[in-house]
Amino acid sequence: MTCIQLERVTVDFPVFNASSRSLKNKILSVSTGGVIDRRNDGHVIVRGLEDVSFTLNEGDRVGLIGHNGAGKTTLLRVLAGIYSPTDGKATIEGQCVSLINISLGIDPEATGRENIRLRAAMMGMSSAEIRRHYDDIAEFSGLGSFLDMPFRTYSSGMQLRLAFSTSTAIQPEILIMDEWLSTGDEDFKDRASKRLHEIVGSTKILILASHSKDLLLDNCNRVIWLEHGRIKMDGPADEVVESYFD
Ligand SMILES: Nc1ncnc2c1ncn2[C@@H]1O[C@H](COP(=O)(O)OP(=O)(O)OP(=O)(O)O)[C@@H](O)[C@H]1O
Repeated sequence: MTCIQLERVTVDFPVFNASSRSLKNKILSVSTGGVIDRRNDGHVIVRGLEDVSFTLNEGDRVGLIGHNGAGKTTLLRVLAGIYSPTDGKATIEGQCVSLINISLGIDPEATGRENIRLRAAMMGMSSAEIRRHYDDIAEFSGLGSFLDMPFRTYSSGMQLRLAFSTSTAIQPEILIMDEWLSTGDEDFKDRASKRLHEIVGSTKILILASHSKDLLLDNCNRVIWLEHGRIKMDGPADEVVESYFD
């Protein structure tokens, strides 16, 4: 069964070169960012997430909203297995694809073709799966002869094409994404958004971080609102979105 469970998850980032004199204002007067604090050993930390608990089951299409620095990316990274919690426990059951890390598995010196294989392998595809999907990935990227050039010679839109085509070649049980798809030219954006709709429709659990009301209401049935790394509200998409944008 596909399922995600977070139990009292906290993520701290130690900051070794921070000036502790600027730390007088521990009181949160602005809505931006996580809580800045000092640990017992004197180190400054930024608390990206604090005491976050929830369970996601099949059928949940969850949006994450919150101001800049509220903890959305940190939470996506915990769900994608990139960060482990400093405290608490995250259990992720199911095959998970994350579209948040465009550089995952990429070697800038290697060619596009080699990078398709590298990234696919990093995503957990077997050699047989990579062989099966390879032609589709190469074609969808539209990169033609550039596939034989080193990745470092690609423009940012071309890099995105390669990463996106590879990441979306398989239909994952859990899909984790944010809005990095906004780059790319019109032709690619259209094809990418069509493919995304297919994947979003068939994935068992979707987690999408976004500042866009429409994107959240179109794709999500549940929304979690983060503030200063904590859950402020978790409920039906329309209710949470309405409170947040109020
Ligand atoms: N590598 C890091 N080192 C130190 N602090 C970090 C690091 N990554 C994130 N943070 C802090 O953690 C908090 C949460 O950041 P996060 O990137 O999760 O926010 P966000 O909700 O995704 O913001 P945005 O909407 O601006 O993308 C912020 O206060 C940020 O300063």
